[in-house]
Amino acid sequence: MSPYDETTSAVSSSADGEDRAVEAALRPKDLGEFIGQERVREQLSLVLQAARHRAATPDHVLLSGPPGLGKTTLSMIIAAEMNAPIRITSGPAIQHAGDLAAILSSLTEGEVLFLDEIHRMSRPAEEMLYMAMEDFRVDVIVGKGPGATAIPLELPPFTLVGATTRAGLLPPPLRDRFGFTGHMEFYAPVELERVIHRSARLLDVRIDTAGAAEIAGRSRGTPRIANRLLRRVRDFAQVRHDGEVTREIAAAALGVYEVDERGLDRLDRAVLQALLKLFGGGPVGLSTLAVAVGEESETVEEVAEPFLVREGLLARTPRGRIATAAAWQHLGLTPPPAPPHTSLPAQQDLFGDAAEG
Ligand SMILES: Nc1ncnc2c1ncn2[C@@H]1O[C@H](COP(=O)(O)OP(=O)(O)OP(=O)(O)O)[C@@H](O)[C@H]1O
Repeated sequence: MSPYDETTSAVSSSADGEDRAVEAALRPKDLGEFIGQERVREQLSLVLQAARHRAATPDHVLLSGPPGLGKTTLSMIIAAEMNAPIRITSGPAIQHAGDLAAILSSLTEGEVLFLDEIHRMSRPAEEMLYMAMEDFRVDVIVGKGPGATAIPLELPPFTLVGATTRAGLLPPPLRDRFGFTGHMEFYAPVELERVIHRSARLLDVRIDTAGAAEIAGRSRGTPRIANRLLRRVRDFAQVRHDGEVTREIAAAALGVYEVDERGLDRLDRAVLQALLKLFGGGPVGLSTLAVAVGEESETVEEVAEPFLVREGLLARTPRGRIATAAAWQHLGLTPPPAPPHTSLPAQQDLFGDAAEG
């Protein structure tokens, strides 16, 4: 078992039990309240307005992007804007085509079906979904072997909202059946400040501009993390101070939770430290690096690395992981002098011909 428990990290972008309860209270209810993602918001708004204008059910929508950026929230907004009910399920929950048939056959006209992690659905269910999306029909197979018969079942028009963190993993026939795909981007710090001010208002927390900016800067471009950090800072402000959140209080609180000013947590820093101090900045193989920090390779690869790569602190190369100049700077360490074969004159020699030619 890995000693790193993602759910105890304040910057984990997956939702824990407490998150889910508070998230429900903090979710924007309509497109006007939804902060950022201007392009997706405008495109989606057109799709929904047009459908309302035609009194029709909107096209199926695919939302792609990393966890915690608002895909579930947007699916609920789609239902609210269409004044339609919503059914929520996820790919891993649909292991058999029959599971999907049961859900589809109980949908009402215009209902929104939100299918989270759609890339993790089983193959037979996926194939049933093709027909349901295109023709609003499924074939329910009754019996087994040569005696099996397919009973066609008409479905009412519905809108499928699929969410995926990996749009590239969706088979093209599935991807092509969505009328609109929205790519969710990480949020800019100013947008996260707005998310934090809005959540603080709803949670009845007093926070000043600098306090919100401090939290936003450590939130990894992700509203879910911003909301979670706000709650940890609120605890600290209430227990140790008078409840108001300022820059100093936010910084002190997040120091307690080991979230640094760039949003790195304990594991991120351990990986960087090992890379710099034990391996001189790399290159080093993933498994060696993982052993050095006492973690599973998957934890390092899936939990720490995506953010470190995005921040330009670590690079994955065919020879192994290497630290960038920004990593040395972030940890306040001095890189060792470059070995002779990478020194400038050698590189000039190497590229001399091409440059002249
Ligand atoms: N644009 C936004 N404005 C305000 N709050 C937001 C916004 N996007 C997300 N949030 C908040 O962030 C939290 C996480 O959002 P949500 O659950 O929709 O993310 P998600 O992309 O579906 O994540 P996952 O894929 O992990 O389920 C919610 O509490 C929601 O209120």
